[in-house]
Amino acid sequence: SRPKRRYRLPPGPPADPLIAHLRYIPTENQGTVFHKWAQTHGDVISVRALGRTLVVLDTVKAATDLLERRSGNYSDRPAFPIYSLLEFEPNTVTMPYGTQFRKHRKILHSNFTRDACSQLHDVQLTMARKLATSLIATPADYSRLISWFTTALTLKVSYGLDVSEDDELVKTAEEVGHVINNSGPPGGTPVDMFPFLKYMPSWFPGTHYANFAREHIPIIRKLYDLPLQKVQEDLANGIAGPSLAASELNRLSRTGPISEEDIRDVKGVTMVIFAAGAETTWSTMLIFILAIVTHPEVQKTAQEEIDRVVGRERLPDFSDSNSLPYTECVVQEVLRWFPVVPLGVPHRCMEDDIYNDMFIPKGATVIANSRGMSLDERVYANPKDFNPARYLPRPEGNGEPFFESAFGFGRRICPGRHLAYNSLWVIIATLLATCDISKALDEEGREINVEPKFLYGIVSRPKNFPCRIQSRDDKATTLLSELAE
Ligand code: HEM
Repeated sequence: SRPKRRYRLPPGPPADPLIAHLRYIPTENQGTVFHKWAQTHGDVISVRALGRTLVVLDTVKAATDLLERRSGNYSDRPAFPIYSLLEFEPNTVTMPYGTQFRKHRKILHSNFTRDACSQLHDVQLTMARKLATSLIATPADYSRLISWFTTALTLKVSYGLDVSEDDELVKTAEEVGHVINNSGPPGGTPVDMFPFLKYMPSWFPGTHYANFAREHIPIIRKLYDLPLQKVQEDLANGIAGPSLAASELNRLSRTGPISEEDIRDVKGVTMVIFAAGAETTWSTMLIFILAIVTHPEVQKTAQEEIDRVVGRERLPDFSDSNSLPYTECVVQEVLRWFPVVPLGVPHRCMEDDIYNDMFIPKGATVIANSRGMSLDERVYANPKDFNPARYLPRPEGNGEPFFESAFGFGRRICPGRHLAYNSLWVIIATLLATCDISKALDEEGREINVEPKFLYGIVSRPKNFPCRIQSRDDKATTLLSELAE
């Protein structure tokens, strides 16, 4: 007999007879709501609407059991109607499991192993120091300046381009970022990603979103085509700098003429490095600033560590990364305190499956609830607190595990995680060594309190908040200006 008859779907909140869970599914902060449901119903829950099943995995164990141990069955993706409308293809993130997916992953994997990423240390270090200098000069622009770092880094890595803050390509890239993520129309939110989650999905043909998508196809196209054309020209003229695009094109040309399809895939991979890598890293950095503004004692502890280990005669670099355990914990706690991809990217179950006597049907959308995992009280004491020391061994800390779930699971795990981690580490260590980050002051010199608020999307981020960024002291200013010379 079919397993369906003998086993039930994972438990979930009570459903309406006709519309199942449609009206209970939240449009904001879904990760936290799903986590609450999981606390009542179990680590694996399901909700149904419009004939679709959504399975939410709320613990690292459940996600590892299914998305890793059974990765052959859980590495597909559901359809992403908004991205199809935007003609945002080929796109590694949303691509179904299969031959083209493996081709993309292979390119990404070989370019972003831990070893390969160490080749990029110097670029990241130089950019982090430039960022610190710019932040001290114009702190009110902190969000835009950090965004420049992440955009410029991805353009450098993909195409070998050195772009200034007002480069046309940076603007194009940032506009694409807005289109594919949270701004403007109600696209890019998890609600649209799981179109069955709402009565009138905003992608519904004929509505606002279809028009919006059509208008923005050209800008997406531009970011696919323009920078790669430049790399091809530079290669032809023998002046191309090192980059993923250049090395792929070189590799492909060794075996004969390069096919249209190969070009499309190189465009897809380089574009996705920006699309998946820039906003995620930017948002995580904003979380860092927010955490420090609201937890001055963490800045103090980290600065003491850096002063003790690195001293004040030079700035930290990657050779210090193993000697700064508290600073590492700060980076790790930023990733956990507010996971910027709170629901991960949905996976899709390819064949009917049974897990712990629960039935998971073919075609179900399967979500690793990163937000839920970050709040798991069985793993993290007082999970809402920002407390980097939690990871330190006892008795100094709680010996809690690093939060690796921020980067997803199985064959779909984030291929940019080492690159992202290095960016976060070097920016955080550099800012802690050179800046004092604190609450902004009002006209009367009183500190402006910050209540963390968030914009929820596939990639979530803090809403703008005021803050103050100053040079730590003359020593820091001197060290930064010496490097700039
Ligand atoms: C702090 C920064 C970042 C976070 C939190 C993050 C998080 C994630 C998550 C949760 C996923 C989904 C994994 C899954 O499906 O289980 C993902 C996928 C992906 N990430 Fe990242 N990421 C970050 C930075 C980057 C960077 C810098 C790159 C650039 C190389 C990148 C490239 C990708 C790609 C291409 C995928 C799709 C993989 C696939 O579908 O097979 N990410 N990331």
